[in-house]
Amino acid sequence: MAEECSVAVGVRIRPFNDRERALNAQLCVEVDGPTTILQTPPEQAEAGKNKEPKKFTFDASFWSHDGFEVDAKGYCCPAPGSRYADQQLVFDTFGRRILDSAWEGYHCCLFAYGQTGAGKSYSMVGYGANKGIVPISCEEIFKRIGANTDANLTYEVMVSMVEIYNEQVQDLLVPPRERPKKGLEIRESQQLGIYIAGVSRRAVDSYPSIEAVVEEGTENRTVGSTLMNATSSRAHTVLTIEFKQVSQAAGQQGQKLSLINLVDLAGSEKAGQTGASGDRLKEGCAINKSLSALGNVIEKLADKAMGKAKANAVVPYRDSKLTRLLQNALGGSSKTVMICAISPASSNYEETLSTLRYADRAKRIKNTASINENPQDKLIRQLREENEKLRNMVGSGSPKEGETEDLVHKQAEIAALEQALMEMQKSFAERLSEAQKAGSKKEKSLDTKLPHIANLNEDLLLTAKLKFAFKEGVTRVGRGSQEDGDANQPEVALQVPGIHQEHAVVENTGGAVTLKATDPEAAATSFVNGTALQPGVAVSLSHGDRVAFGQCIFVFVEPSKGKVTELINSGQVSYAAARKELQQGEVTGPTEEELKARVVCLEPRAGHSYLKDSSLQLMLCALRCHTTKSYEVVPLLFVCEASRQLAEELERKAREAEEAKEKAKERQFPTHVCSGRFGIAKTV
Ligand SMILES: Nc1ncnc2c1ncn2[C@@H]1O[C@H](COP(=O)(O)OP(=O)(O)OP(=O)(O)O)[C@@H](O)[C@H]1O
Repeated sequence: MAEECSVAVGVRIRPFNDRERALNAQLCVEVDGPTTILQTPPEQAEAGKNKEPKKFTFDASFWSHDGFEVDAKGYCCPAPGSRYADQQLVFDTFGRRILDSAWEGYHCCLFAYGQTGAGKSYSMVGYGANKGIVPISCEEIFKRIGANTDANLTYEVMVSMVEIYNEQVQDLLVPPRERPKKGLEIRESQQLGIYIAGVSRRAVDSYPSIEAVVEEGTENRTVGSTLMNATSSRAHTVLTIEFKQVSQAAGQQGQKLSLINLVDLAGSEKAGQTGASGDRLKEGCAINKSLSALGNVIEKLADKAMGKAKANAVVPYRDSKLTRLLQNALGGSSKTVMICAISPASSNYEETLSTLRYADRAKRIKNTASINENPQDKLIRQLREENEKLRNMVGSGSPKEGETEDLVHKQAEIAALEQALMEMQKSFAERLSEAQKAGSKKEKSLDTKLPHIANLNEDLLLTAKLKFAFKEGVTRVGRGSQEDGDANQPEVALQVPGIHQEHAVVENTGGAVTLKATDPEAAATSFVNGTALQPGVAVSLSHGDRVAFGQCIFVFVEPSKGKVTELINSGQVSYAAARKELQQGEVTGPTEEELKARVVCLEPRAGHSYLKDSSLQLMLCALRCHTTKSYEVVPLLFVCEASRQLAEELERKAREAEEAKEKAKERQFPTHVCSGRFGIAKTV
């Protein structure tokens, strides 16, 4: 039975963040019932644009900007009489709907879209006591299963977790070193639809077991391997919960299968605006490629739904891994929800408008959802038949010229189908025991009873995800090689700039731990509590000490004195404080006046020649925050407008700067390039 249904869309507005508050950000969003209203900021109106507010109506518009209280557990709930939408309300509106559909046997997909820092992860995963849709849904699944009283009905739940990073699909339930180099292939079979060949599927039988799998996947995210400076926004993360209901009741034997896809997309801002270069730019382009492909798919599907495109027009799903994977969710047979996270600040007006337009298009998409009541036996039989057909195609004589590639492709398809068949024939009990073995193997590999360091990250979700233990004797810290199985790999291998091959050594003597840099250059980039190491001098480490190697910041943990979570949750240690401490320890940054004097070069872009004062403030603020030796590029997002007066002032300052240059020669500042949408300013 097929049912036509639209993609459900919700918008959520977060509170101002610290930076926006510091810059006296202007609120430019309002909600009225399910409608989101975007006010045109004065500078946009000045530029002659239509200043009428823009209104978009969705299934829900969540006001999470203000009006909340924080309870004793740290949970943000609505203050009496306020319209604040808390995590529970968002789950009740959309998460519950997804689970109800899964119970009926529909495939479902819920994804979060929005610019970096707009609140996608907050809605999907949540932070601390403010659990998001993913953990609440997992908990609810096992609550519902636990409430079942029908002895003939059993449930099987399996989880897989992948990320799409630089257009490669990576299995997050496999440690980075054990993954195939080019990631996993997305395949399509008549019977299985779109699937990821060879992806790990873990059987789970309780909330703690699913939580452990998600935790393991989160630890294995790309940020884990490229370390601390990458943030969660670099990759798209897809958690798939395979939910099967098996009925043994007489006359009703059969099963319903639902795939629940929960997708946290990468930040949607454009790479060009962030001033990124090198690997970051490559990531940015890959994110852009998949997100713009997603935009094209949404546009085409919306056009089809509105009769603007022909019903048989090709939808460009194959343009990126992300759209291929979401093929069923968009325009397919799945029940789909999209949550768009937006910033409330007028400085993000353009991005917010683009997100709202995206969302407006997505709500027009029509899917044809159908219940998946395919008995396993039938599916296995059909898969065998599909495989047989493929074999016959491959087997008929030697390939003709030009057919070799096709043959290789078909053989890969056969192998993938055979693997899928083998997987399908395993019993759930077998899978559970395999999953338990995988879990215990992991526990053994991480000995946190030993003194260790755990990473600190701007993103709390990624904090303490990377730990290195110090056994009795010497542990080497150094630049890890990219090659697998390198026997000379240091125990603490950090693949980030500024780390030497042999950077430092940590010595554990009966529980007393010291750190020593191997040469003067390494000493200058190794810090304990913000102070650089002295060449050849060993420093004792104590519980809670911050240890930094280049850009990687860790906290030292003595298990006999407490856990890393206690240090973080109590506020004793934080990324922000550690970063600040480091900046003070490094070459002191220039003052605002000095910085202003150093903004000397403006490259006007067509129609938008000059920076506006607020943009300059923002830029100076960003420069100051980032003026450390370790930053090469200042990531900056701002929209600036014409201001002749300011440009004249800048030119004057440039002249003054030239004069001051000679005087300032004794102090060397790093060169930064800040790129905004309309102007580029350099410091010298
Ligand atoms: N509804 C909300 N209520 C309170 N705080 C929020 C809300 N939404 C987001 N935040 C806060 O805003 C910050 C950024 O949110 P979040 O990490 O979810 O952004 P994101 O869109 O996932 O970013 P990224 O693309 O980098 O992963 C976090 O500190 C988060 O706690």
